[in-house]
Amino acid sequence: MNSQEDFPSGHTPSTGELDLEARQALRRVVGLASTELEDVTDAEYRRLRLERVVLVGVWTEGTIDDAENSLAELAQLAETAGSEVVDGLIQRRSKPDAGTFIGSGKVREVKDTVEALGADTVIADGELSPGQLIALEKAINVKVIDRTALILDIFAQHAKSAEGKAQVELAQLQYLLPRLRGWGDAMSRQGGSNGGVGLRGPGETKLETDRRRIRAKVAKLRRELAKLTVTRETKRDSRTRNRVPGVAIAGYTNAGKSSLLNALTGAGILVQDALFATLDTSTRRSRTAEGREYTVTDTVGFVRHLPHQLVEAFRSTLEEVAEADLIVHVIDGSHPDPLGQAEAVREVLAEVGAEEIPELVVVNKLDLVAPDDVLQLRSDWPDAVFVSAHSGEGIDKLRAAIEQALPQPHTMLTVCIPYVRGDLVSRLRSRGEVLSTEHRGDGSVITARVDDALAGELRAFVLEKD
Ligand SMILES: Nc1nc2c(ncn2[C@@H]2O[C@H](COP(=O)(O)OP(=O)(O)OP(=O)(O)O)[C@@H](O)[C@H]2O)c(=O)[nH]1
Repeated sequence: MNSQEDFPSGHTPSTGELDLEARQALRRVVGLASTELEDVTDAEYRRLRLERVVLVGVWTEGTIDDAENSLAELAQLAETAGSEVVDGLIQRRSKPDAGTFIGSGKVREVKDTVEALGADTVIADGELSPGQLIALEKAINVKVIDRTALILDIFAQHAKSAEGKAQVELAQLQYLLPRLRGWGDAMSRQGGSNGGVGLRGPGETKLETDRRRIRAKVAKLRRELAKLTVTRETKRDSRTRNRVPGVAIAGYTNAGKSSLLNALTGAGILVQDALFATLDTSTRRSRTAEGREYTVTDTVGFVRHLPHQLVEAFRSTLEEVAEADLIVHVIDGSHPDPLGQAEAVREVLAEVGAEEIPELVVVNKLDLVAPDDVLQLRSDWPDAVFVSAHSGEGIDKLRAAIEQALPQPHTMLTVCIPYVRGDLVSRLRSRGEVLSTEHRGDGSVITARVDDALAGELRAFVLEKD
């Protein structure tokens, strides 16, 4: 069976139609972890994985602490991808070197470090141009990848649903396209324009063929994703029709979003000490103390410099956040740079048009924060709710704060709902606060407190309104 045709019914889309060199180039560019890119055996796959890694960063602005935090995060990302980080080097420069990202002296130092520690991979803390990548690889003589490729790789490992996989693959191919040029020369030399019967036009170079195939694949993935987006919108529409208020949990990766969703709703979602454990959103229903229903949705984690290809590919997932009534922005209080992380999250929120939605800041992992640091956090976020998803501290307060921030049922109405409109009665029960119900010949007479949206829907049945 052709895996291309299986998609999106569950099988991972494969780039099987790309020929060997292109697949090798792709595998190299995306950091080797996408088994689907090639039919590698498990043993080969493990051998190919990133292993002993040296990190290199360029410190252009901010304090040395900022540069170190950024490199520490890169180390965490590399470990999430399954590598062992053996060293990290930072160079102070006004801007990255146009040719090799770091200056020539630092290149030699990295090469010496790589040789001394037996490393096999260098990861640059930034996005390298195709030329920089090739020049660095040539100079250091081991595989070089950049931050973007690493994040794409982690996403590829964690994507579970057909939609998530297609979104990641689309992002990977878009990252690959402009980078094919570097390999193109080598590939043209090796393969020339022979072969590929029926697949390439006369005189077309191999590079052009590969590009054309990748573009075709990108177009196909876009079509598949558009179909999946329609399904998602239909689901969302039915939710909107029922107008249950929605809360979206957003936050930097590893801040504790899934843990909070679990603590709030007892959902039993997977929690991992890994970056980007959640790529597929999960929605759970919850109720306020008065019994009104609302939904809570966990979203993909954000990260500084989230590759734009991923923001683009995950737009439909991220747009769910833009439709929420409230964003619960979870911050990891135990992280050395919570303000920087919060800023990165706000940037992504703005990019998906969610900046106007009311935000409730939640500082999590209180159990890990020293008392002095708690004081600092409280002065940084005076309106935040402080919780520990682990110990449960503050969760009741958080629930109350969420309920307070949801659209409030401040309109008192008495309506007469015909018996055929059972749907409206159940909506009133789940969304409003029903104070009394009486049955009479033409329908149920209900007195309730409702929010503005529900009041609008019930307009035709109102007997009395405050
Ligand atoms: N000590 C402590 N650890 C926590 C707390 N909340 C979450 N964690 C841990 O932090 C890690 C990340 O938690 P998740 O809930 O998976 O975080 P997330 O934000 O959903 O992560 P991504 O899906 O990667 O974006 C896990 O190891 C959790 O056990 C907390 O209140 N205290």
